[in-house]
Amino acid sequence: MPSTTTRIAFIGGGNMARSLIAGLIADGYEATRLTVSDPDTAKRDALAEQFGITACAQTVEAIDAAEVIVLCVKPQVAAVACREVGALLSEPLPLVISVMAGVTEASIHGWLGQPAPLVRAMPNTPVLVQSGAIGLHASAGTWAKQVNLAEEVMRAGGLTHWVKTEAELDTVTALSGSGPAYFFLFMESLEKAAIAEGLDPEGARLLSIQTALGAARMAVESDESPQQLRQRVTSPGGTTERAIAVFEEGGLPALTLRAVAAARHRAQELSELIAEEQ
Ligand SMILES: NC(=O)C1=CN([C@@H]2O[C@H](COP(=O)(O)OP(=O)(O)OC[C@H]3O[C@@H](n4cnc5c(N)ncnc54)[C@H](O)[C@@H]3O)[C@@H](O)[C@H]2O)C=CC1
Ligand SMILES: O=C(O)[C@@H]1CCC=N1
Repeated sequence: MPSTTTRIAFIGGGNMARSLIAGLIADGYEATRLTVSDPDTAKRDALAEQFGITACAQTVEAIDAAEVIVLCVKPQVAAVACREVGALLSEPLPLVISVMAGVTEASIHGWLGQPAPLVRAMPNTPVLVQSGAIGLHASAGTWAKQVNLAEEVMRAGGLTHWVKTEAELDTVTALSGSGPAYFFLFMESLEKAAIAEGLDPEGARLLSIQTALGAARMAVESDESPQQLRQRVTSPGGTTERAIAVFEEGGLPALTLRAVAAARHRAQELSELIAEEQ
């Protein structure tokens, strides 16, 4: 496995940082080159123990000599965390990657107070198992070399996709950032439905999860679209046809449109709220 020695500091050691760190280590990144800062002692201890990385209480210790700084705090504490980082930056400025939902490049640059190269990334929790879907956008003035570095770091977690406009990241957030929760909800619903129809709970869980995995792998590996693959399962006059008719009668496609629109709207709302409040 190739090893990479890029020095990467994570600001915030919660769910997303943990998932990204796990993906990087699985990809061959050296644990000794990864640091994290988090005020929460339990989070620091867990990360240090699980991955062998350096976990610090103070941002100043974590970002010492970092080539990449990944902002992984909640949007609500973005300003405080960015100001703290900005006050510590010196030339050569490191690449800053923000995974914060709905926090704009303009806000981040304003709080950093430094023209640091900046890439916004919208990953999702499957980066933990290197199966993430990650949307990316580089702020104006970020050079190709830094864009490539961001690509390399984030690709350790899964599939990357660069969007042309920053606004598209709100849609990426609503699709793939939040998306694992939608599929988990569907797995939960299928499991409950199978139990209600008489299957044992263990079988209901195992079979619903494996079905999701099998469908996703086929969709990834096949040249056919999800719609074509669905048609292959749907025998005329058979069982699938009946179930699909119920989903359509119940408005699943329209409901999905509304759900994704609500998430995208919330990402936009968060950007406005955060820019106003901080
Ligand atoms: N959870 C997810 O599926 C995804 C989350 N995101 C984004 O990732 C960011 C982090 O989300 P989670 O990891 O889920 O949140 P989390 O709450 O699990 O982690 C945030 C961590 O930041 C720490 N923290 C707070 N203030 C700090 C400071 N000043 N300096 C350093 N650390 C500080 C907290 O103690 C906490 O451990 C958010 O901005 C979110 O929008 C993006 C994509 C997906
Ligand atoms: O729910 C949220 O706000 C974050 C962003 C995408 C996934 N989790």
